[in-house]
Amino acid sequence: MVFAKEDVDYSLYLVTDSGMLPEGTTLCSQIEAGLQNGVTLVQIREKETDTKLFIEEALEVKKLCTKYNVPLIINDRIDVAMAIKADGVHVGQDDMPIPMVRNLVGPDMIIGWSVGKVSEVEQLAKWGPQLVDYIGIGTLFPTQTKKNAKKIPMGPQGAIEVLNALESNNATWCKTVGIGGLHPDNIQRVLYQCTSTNGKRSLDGISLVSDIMASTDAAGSTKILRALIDDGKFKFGNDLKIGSYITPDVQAIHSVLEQVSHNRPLIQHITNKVHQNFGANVTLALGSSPIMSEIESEVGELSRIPNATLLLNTGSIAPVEMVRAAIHAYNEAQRPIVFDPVGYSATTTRKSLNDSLLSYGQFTCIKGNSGEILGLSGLNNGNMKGVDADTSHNDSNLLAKATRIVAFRFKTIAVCTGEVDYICDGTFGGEFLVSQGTQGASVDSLTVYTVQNGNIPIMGDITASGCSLGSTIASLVGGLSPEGSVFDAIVSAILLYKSAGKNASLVCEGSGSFHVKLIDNLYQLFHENEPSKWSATLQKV
Ligand SMILES: Cc1ncc(COP(=O)(O)OP(=O)(O)O)c(N)n1
Ligand SMILES: Cc1ncsc1CCOP(=O)(O)O
Ligand SMILES: [Mg+2]
Repeated sequence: MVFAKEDVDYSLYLVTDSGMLPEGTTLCSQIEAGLQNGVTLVQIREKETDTKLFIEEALEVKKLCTKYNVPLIINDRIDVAMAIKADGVHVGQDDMPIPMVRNLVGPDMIIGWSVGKVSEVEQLAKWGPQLVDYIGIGTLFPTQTKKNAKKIPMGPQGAIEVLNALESNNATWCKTVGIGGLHPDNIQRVLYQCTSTNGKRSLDGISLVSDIMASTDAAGSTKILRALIDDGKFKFGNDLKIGSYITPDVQAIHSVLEQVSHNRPLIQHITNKVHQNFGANVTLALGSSPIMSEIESEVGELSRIPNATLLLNTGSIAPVEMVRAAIHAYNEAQRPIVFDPVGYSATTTRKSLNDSLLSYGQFTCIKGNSGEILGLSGLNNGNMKGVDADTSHNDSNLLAKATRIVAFRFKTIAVCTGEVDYICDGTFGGEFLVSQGTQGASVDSLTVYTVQNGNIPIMGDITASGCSLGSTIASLVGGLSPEGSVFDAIVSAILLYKSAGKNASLVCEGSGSFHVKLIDNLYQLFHENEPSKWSATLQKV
């Protein structure tokens, strides 16, 4: 044993598979390319190789790892690990039980275990620090590499549950890597999103096979991965400012509206049928251009239009592959996505659809009514009834708490709508550092703001009024110039929408004219741009 366990760097953990080597490469050439460019830990995982050849290869790889001062782990084969004096072994739930492995390998060898469930964390915590040194958390995303993968991909939210369980069981010694379907397009998001709710823990690294082993340029692929890990910042939107904790003043709101008037953002709506026409008119009233496109082949092009922004409302969903392509495109173009999980947890179908979309990307803002935000936070103890707001939930402490949890869990700006709107910024400026958590900031430390303007019950008498707040948020966020503040834009959108709603309610003759007056008032307040006259007010909780 050459490595002190505390010195092991888990940040970029390469697991091998010689079944996928591109022509002209070898197991050793791919591993060396990785080691030269930032791989910090190597696992030999060769499922089809006979013992004799396995040992020969392992000895070659050991020489390489020694040369680059990187520990070597052997998958499954405890006998091989002991025979070649590797630095550690990795076993899964169906392999040799951990206490037996420890008995065989002695106290100094690193032992890694595959974990996907809270009960497995409870088990390793009971064993104590002498048994498991690190866990591979997965499978995170679908992978072609692991044949017969039994588990449904857990996504970042599943990994967060495992991290929370490590914290609640005081398994502080146990390091963590995420594994399964990790590639340059998702590793920053995974490292950013996967933090424990107490803020103390994040993943210690990522582990992957195909991105390096199957690469025709393993050196280049490793460099990309290394740079993404070291960069430490998830980029929400080209030069947008994310994570401002200063309450916007009238001047800041005025500036947001000026930027939107100037930039006239394109707002792609993937939204329910009921909302389409109303949402398009609200968007136009706010000097922005709506496009109600659900065409998969054009999402890439649309997302690259300057100021393009996606409003994703899951009320009646477009083909799921199209929606995923849109999420991917807007994340890749670093353009904002406003997510409106309509009826989240009203049915198991809606819950699993929304959960799968949430695991697929990073969202700038998640906006929902009280039932949806309570559902997303896990505080509702059951299902919503239908898709409308559950008005029995007007306990302000509970709603503020749910908004904080959603903001923190999804690293987003969460908005919970109702008679009072709650807003909470859990983005931490997009920053992440392996192993550092949110540097102590916990879910409870997040500030919640409320927007109030008295009760406007007629809002509930027209259809898609909540969905159109989504259009308003998307227009104001999308219209920001570089350096514009996303938080200010979201607050401005809510103040504007509530003020327009109040004005409209005072002059309408019923729900029909309210609908028209709401659009009129949005148009007038937006173009007049005098937020000091707006009736809605912002307060810190
Ligand atoms: C780092 C890491 N995490 C998980 C695994 C998977 O191990 P296991 O579940 O035993 O599956 P196989 O790899 O043996 O197919 C791993 N190998 N490495
Ligand atoms: C070994 C293993 N365990 C869970 S997923 C996986 C394979 C990961 O491979 P890839 O990085 O190519 O998705
Ligand atoms: Mg195994």
